[in-house]
Amino acid sequence: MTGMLASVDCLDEALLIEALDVDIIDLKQPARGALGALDVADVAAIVAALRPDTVVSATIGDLPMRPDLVGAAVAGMAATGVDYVKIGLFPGGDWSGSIAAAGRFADKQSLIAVLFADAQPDFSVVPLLAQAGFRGVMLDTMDKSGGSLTDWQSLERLERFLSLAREHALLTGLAGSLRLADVPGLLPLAADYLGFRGALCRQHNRVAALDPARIDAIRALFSKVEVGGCVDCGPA
Ligand SMILES: O=C[C@H](O)COP(=O)(O)O
Repeated sequence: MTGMLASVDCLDEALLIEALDVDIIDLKQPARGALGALDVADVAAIVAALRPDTVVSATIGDLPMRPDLVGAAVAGMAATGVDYVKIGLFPGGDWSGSIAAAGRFADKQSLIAVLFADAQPDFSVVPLLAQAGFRGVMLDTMDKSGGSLTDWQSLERLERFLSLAREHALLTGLAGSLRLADVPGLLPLAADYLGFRGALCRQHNRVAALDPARIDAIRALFSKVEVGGCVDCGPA
């Protein structure tokens, strides 16, 4: 079963998503970038206000690949009580040092690496993530005005990514300006989760407020596709 991840930027949004029974609440500040971080104190306060069984992730921000910055940011986010810390692997810089710096927290904190589909990432990093103790890997997009995940990666290449990650026992996620129309095509790939922000917001604007009707529409689509195939998925 593929789960649904919804990115939120404050406690009110987190409580709304929790009430709608979405599988993973992802704490981030979209106004600060693709993986813009919320302040650590705000993340800790949101985690404390949610039900103990609510699954929560948080991003460390759009950081350059510098081991000192990545290590410090993971340390801060790991102390908040989130279930997963998401670390963007942005182009350039010291990937292996940054992966190792994050990996030092892998015993105590589940780490998810984020590769950027619009940067055409080299999937050969996937085994290195597993060796460093990461719990999962996902694809997202850096440039939120440049099209969705499926504009950047073919279904065949997404399948290759997912199967490589599974070979290494990593959780898998797909995101990147996903639209309602992307969901029926992506669910059969059976990633562990699909992630959304823009598609859940008014006017598909990821820095605008959440729109409960859009959240419901996407959530309903998951159920339709999961139960025996997508025979009535609405407009694609
Ligand atoms: O982790 C998922 C992201 O927040 C997706 O954001 P987006 O749908 O605006 O690209």
